[in-house]
Amino acid sequence: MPLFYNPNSWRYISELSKVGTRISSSESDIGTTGSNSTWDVIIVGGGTSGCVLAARLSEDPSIRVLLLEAGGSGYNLFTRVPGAYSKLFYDPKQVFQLYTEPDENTKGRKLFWPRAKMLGGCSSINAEMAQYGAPGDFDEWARITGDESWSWKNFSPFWNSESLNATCHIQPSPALTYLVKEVQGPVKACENLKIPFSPDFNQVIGTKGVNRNRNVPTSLLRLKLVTYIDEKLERVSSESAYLTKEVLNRPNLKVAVRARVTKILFEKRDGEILAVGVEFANSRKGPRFRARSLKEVVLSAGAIHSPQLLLLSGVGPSKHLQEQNISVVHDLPGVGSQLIDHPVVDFYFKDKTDTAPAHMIPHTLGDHVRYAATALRYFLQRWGHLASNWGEGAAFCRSDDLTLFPPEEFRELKVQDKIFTTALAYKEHGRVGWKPSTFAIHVVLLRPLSKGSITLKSDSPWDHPIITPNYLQDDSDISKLLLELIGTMKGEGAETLDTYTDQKTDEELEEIPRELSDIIRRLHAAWLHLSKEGILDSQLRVYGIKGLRVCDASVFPNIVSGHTAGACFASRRKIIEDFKERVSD
Ligand SMILES: Cc1cc2nc3c(=O)[nH]c(=O)nc-3n(C[C@H](O)[C@H](O)[C@H](O)COP(=O)(O)OP(=O)(O)OC[C@H]3O[C@@H](n4cnc5c(N)ncnc54)[C@H](O)[C@@H]3O)c2cc1C
Repeated sequence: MPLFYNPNSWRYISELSKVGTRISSSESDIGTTGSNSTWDVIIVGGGTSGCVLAARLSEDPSIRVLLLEAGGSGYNLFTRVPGAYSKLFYDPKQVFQLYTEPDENTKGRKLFWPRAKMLGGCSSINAEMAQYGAPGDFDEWARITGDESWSWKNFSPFWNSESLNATCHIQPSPALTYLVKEVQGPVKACENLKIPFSPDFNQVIGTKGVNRNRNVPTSLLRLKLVTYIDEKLERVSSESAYLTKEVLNRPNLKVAVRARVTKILFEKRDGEILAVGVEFANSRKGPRFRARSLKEVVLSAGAIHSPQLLLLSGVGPSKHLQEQNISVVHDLPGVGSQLIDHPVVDFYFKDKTDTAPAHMIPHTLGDHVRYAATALRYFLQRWGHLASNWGEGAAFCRSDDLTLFPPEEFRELKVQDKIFTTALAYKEHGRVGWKPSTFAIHVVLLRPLSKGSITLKSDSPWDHPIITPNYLQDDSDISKLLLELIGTMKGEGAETLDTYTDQKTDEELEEIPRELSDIIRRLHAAWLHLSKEGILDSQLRVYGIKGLRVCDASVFPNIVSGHTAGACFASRRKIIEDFKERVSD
């Protein structure tokens, strides 16, 4: 069986009339729907979080679950082969082509924000780095929500029992074994060091004390990077892990593909607003369908599309909704605010050893031939650069670490964690590469203070929303990034990098944060705050509306200090018990 073919995809439903009732353009309320259009729970978005929820909720045969996904199966050559994912980013059929608004901190540039449009969501196209975030992140979630169940102590068992499975034919990571006490979950993760070239941070920056801080659990993964790649050296996505044959055979679960939800439907009963279903379609001009939910509608459409859908459905700041001619169902001012992303600064270096795999972004005929040979090697031996996720060297540090940043040299210290990853140098999500061979170091600000927003461009669900990230709006974000860059590239121990790199001058370094060359995304846009400005309670239910939850990366009360897919897997698992209890009431 070719690895890019999903043997279960025939179980997905693409004829939307099988899961919803077709409506005419004039119908305005949900009316009655047939039994094939009525579900206990409707999940909007079959991405990283949506697949976990669908699989776990449908374990209870009394709960009828419908999962509606805007794209198709996430299985193809470029998603399954670990090192091929960047080839997909510019395909509008499989990836939403989103751009940010230009602003002065990005020198007026619009930045490309790819978001997957397929089952598995961004877990089908991301860089496969498996990370947790710091314990302090979750203690802060508990503080913000006032709910102790989100604290690291109470929350971490969901990781241990659900998310990561260290089974792997490559050597299992001692760090992972330490963290994952019970190995049961379907999401496999392996150590994966295939590119001998990746500079080793433990040899280089590690000598300065990076990764020594035990309060950053991600640093326990310091010896080698752990990736969502399985023992067959194929990507692990939430579709491959959760939508298995056994799960898809359940009579109480239906997964519909190319079903884009355009609106949440509401009814008023006894003075309460209830979410009672959704409207969806396959294309802008295609027929519209409705499905009714008896218990809950769950938004898992991701950090951009969940807030967009709430706004389109009339839930959000009333002034903004009225400007877009949308009837206000519930005035909830926080929707679309509090967008946070990790800003990244890339350094590009000439590779003096000429060992970087430059042919992977081919420029010449010779490069294409070498690329073909690399592909052959992957398929025949499961080895070589295509078996790698490209970001193989990673390190975490804190800018309040006095060993790294002596106070006499660095006066304005704030507590912030940072990650450095290295790879082949590329720009614009892999669209641009260099000749001769190069490599890159990416410096990521893990606890940015700048906040942006998601707003509507129009009342059409087919238009992209307006994304305003406000990168580096908070001055301290710039100074923290600068501190990190200078500390990394100029500090003691960095001379080892010299064997690979052309060193930068101080002046060159100081210009870099303002040149923000690329931005990676693990966003959240809403927040789970219990105060009046918040949107969700600590069980992720939308305030003021019955039967509506949001479960995806948009609900994080603050961004985690590391890549975000792991927190999505674990928090969806955490919420499921409360969910099952209420739904089967
Ligand atoms: C380029 C890139 C690299 C990344 N690298 C890493 C990494 O190495 N490690 C890591 O842990 N994290 C990484 N991340 C982040 C991580 O993958 C995401 O934070 C996480 O997967 C988000 O999960 P989610 O459930 O919130 O949304 P998603 O996984 O994006 O799922 C949303 C789903 O909803 C669907 N959808 C949207 N709108 C609708 C609608 N109206 N109707 C029906 N369906 C809809 C989408 O098609 C999609 O399937 C990366 C992200 C990107 C983009």
